[in-house]
Amino acid sequence: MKQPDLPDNALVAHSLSLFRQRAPLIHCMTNDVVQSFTANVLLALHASPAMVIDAEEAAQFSAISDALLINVGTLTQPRAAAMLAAVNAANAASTPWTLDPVAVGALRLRSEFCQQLLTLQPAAIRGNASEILALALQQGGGRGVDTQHPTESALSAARQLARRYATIVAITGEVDYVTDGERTLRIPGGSPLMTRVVGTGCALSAVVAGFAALPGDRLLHVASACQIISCVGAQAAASTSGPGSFIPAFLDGLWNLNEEALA
Ligand SMILES: Nc1ncnc2c1ncn2[C@@H]1O[C@H](COP(=O)(O)OP(=O)(O)O)[C@@H](O)[C@H]1O
Ligand SMILES: Cc1ncsc1CCOP(=O)(O)O
Ligand SMILES: [Mg+2]
Repeated sequence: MKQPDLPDNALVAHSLSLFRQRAPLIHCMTNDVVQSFTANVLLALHASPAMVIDAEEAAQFSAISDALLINVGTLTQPRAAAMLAAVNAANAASTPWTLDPVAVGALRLRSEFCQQLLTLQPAAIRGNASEILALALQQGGGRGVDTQHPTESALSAARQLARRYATIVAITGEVDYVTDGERTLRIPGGSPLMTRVVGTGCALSAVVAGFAALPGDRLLHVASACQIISCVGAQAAASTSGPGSFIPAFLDGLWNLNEEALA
């Protein structure tokens, strides 16, 4: 297997500019913990987030959105039914949708639901290494929502998943990897401080959902989303003293991001 390449900065800048031009309408069905942070991250990148969760409304809305995010962080049975309605409507309308399989593995409802979702053509999947391993092997899992594995240990599972379900898989952690099962891109950067602020992974999945809906090379667009978040995260962490001041620095960094800052 070929060694993973780094994404080309000029191509990442092109994905970012395409994203800002299109300012995608992103339908987020996400968990209770990260709603506002996710919306703020998308707004700082010029996208339009909307959190529509009733089953009937969610089906209507995913059909007219540019992208849909399904995040199972605080799943309940009624929410699973609403998410399924939204995914089916998204597929009928060719709206690409992205899965964040939060804490999949140990808990039965979300583990069975995520296996069902895998068969419904996700455009992309973004999770930490424990989540990607659990999704692919149908066992194990992390420590709650946190990973217990380095990303490298989930690379072969990610490639398997990507090939089996014809999707793009992003594993994030100290180093991120994005694969379509054949090509793999490697994204170093970020900061350990990003694991001390709730919702960086979930917000990244919402950004991935928007980038996965851009025209062109989806693998590259998803890798661009990861690179942008890692790069801005590293810059924000370098300029702050802890999790409290990280959040405003991170949002400002996304807002002020340009080609120079990316390079
Ligand atoms: N140890 C680390 N060093 C640098 N960046 C990290 C580290 N852990 C996570 N990140 C970054 O934090 C963001 C969220 O990823 P992650 O923590 O894996 O998601 P989750 O919150 O879903 O577990 C990603 O941009 C990732 O690159
Ligand atoms: C703490 C928590 N509990 C259920 S969902 C959630 C948020 C997880 O956010 P992230 O995966 O981005 O760390
Ligand atoms: Mg997560």
